Amino acid sequence: MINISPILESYLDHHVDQEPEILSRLRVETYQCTTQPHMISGEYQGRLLSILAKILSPKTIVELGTFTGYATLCLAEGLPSDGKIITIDKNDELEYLCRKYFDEFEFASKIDFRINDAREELNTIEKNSVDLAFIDADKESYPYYFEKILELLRPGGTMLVDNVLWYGKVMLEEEDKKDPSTKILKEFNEMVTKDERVESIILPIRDGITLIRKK
Ligand SMILES: C[S@@+](CC[C@H](N)C(=O)[O-])C[C@H]1O[C@@H](n2cnc3c(N)ncnc32)[C@H](O)[C@@H]1O
Repeated sequence: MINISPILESYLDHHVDQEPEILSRLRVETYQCTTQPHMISGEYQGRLLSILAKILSPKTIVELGTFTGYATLCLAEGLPSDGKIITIDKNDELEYLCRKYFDEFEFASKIDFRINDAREELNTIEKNSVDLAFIDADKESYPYYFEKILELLRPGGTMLVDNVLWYGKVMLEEEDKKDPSTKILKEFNEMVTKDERVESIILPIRDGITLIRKK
């Protein structure tokens, strides 16, 4: 997470809608039952995903990197009655936890949870059929995911990419020599900014989210 002033952070946290009760419970259980709970989306980011999904009202959402399903449920809040979210994670160890909360969610039937490597699973999704995508899996594959999701998005579709500021390391000169993820994310950010097939902007929220629109 990038450093913002604690006063600003506290102010922002006090001026955002509260997460639904199911999500508070999922957050607590994620911290109790997983070894890397920090991977869960924060409450503030979750409310951003929810409001964007509600504004866009996407019929088809794709999420790469389910983890415990927190962001899945936030995005699903914005699905119309005939909408669906396909969420993909290669790790089956947390499937029980995801399913427990997905089954409790009022629109459980709209969640298509797939356990597979995202690189492989993306090949099963129809081109130009996706309205909104959230990329939040392995950073090394971001350039691949970007290209693949661009094919799957309909023109005018939206892509959100998480962790693009990578704790602020992408802005530092020497960091890319120490850490492969920093190098990839630095190159990824340059690549997206220059890509004429999309319009994009980095939102400095938490660890940085790029908001991308396919032209
Ligand atoms: C940062 S967590 C996702 C957090 C989640 N989106 C949220 O907001 O709470 C990243 C997840 O990506 C998954 N992942 C990593 N590499 C993957 C791959 N190649 N295919 C599918 N999932 C992958 C990991 O198992 C992990 O659960």
